[in-house]
Amino acid sequence: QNVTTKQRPPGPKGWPVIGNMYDIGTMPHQNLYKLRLKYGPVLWLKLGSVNTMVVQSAKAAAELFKYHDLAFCDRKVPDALTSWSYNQGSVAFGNYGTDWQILRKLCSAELLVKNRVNETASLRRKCIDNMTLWIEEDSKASRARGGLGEVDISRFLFYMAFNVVGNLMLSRDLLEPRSGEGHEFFDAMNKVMEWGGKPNVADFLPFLKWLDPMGIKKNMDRDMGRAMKIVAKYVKERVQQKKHSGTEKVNKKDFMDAILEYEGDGQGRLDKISERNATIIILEMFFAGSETTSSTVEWAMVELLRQPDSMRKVREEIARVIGPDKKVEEKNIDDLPYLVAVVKETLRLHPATPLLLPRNAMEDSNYMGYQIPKNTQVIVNAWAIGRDPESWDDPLSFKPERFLSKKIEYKGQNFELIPFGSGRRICPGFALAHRVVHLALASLIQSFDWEVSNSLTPGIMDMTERVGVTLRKLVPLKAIPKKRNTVKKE
Ligand code: HEM
Repeated sequence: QNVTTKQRPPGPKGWPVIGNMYDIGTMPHQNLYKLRLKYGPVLWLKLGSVNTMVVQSAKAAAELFKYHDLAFCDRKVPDALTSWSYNQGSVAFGNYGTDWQILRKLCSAELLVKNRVNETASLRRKCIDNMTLWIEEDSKASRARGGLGEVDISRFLFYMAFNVVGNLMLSRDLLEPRSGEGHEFFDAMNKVMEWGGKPNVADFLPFLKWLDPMGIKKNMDRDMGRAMKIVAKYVKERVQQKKHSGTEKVNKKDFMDAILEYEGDGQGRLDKISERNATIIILEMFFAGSETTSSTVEWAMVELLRQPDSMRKVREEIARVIGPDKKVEEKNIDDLPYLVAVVKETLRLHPATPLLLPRNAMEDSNYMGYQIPKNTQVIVNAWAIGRDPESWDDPLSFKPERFLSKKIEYKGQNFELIPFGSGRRICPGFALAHRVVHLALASLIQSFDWEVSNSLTPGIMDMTERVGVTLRKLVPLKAIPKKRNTVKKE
């Protein structure tokens, strides 16, 4: 190729072999954000031998998603996710093409179509009510042991989010704090997430892949195998049930039914979803939908505990709009503009996947005057875009008020706020996540007055981040719930 380096975006000079690996370090979203100051909003890096372009402003993201979405809508697949050929059959890591389009459409219909999502509101309500009950019991147990009644909120949020997915996919509550049911699955899932989130040398230096130098693939093979085996059993059971129910059509109950009943698109393309593919898609919804949702609610709670004034405003709004003896419901979300603003502000500062999911250039293209070759990895730093002073006043402060006067949504049209991504690969779960995050947060606030123990002071709470599959709080949030007795009936 006769492309000069001038035609590439600017970026720091790398080292031989490892390229710019040191520049991205262990907190890539933060380090890339710092490089923006020196190199501007579009950055070029060599991560080992992988050409990488990083997009870090709303304007550059708009250019990418509006005019180059198709060229960049393939995924770069981490080596770990090729375990058991997971990527072939995955919506999140599937290569762009006909099969992917069909799977994606099916998922979107189940997760985004308003009627389908409305039908399942009571399932989510149940999972959230269980969560508040468990929190209350856990706090009581702590006090009985002479403690302060402090609870690990993040743990119960994760159980809740996991059960929401479990109910939608399989019509099952998979986790209860005390019972063993579901824990094998939960454990395997967590391990898969751990291996999936670990930076892997094999991804940067593909010639080392066969060596699996960090042992990540080996561990992934074991734990992905465990997780798949469990879900495959659920799928098999359902297939058997369907056989026995003969030709009479059972009412479509959940996501698994929708997938197994798929009969082609009438155009002779993929005409059936295999049991294997069904297993992968269902598993993926747990990966994609549980920790993202629970860590968003956790960050929102942390921010509100740091800013008692904002917490008071949410509480007052709920009391005013919903009243003292009714529970917040999903249909009330639009009537609670301050709560909605708190969630937007949380997703601006703490997007669950700060670098979205890596894309891959399917062809050579010209982007903003730069020559971007085929197979370039494309990273969009949503975390940096949410902190960009060109888009936001006082970007580092948590100020939900900023959204009260401005109509900015996170549906992929306002490029300064893209925690769910944008374009053809936008998160298909965002309508579901939107509901669960608001409802869970409102319920935590409605059910309890929250205090932090003496060792923590509002305003100076620890905000250190931990990078994994999602961006979590390093130290899980603990707080003391004080039961409020105002909520009596539905
Ligand atoms: C607060 C919660 C969530 C956040 C912040 C989030 C964020 C994201 C982001 C940033 C992407 C990549 C988008 C892109 O490349 O442009 C994504 C993809 C995806 N998400 Fe979510 N997500 C959340 C919840 C969910 C839920 C609840 C589900 C389903 C149950 C889900 C399913 C998926 C799937 C299947 C993909 C892959 C889409 C594709 O590659 O075509 N997500 N999500």
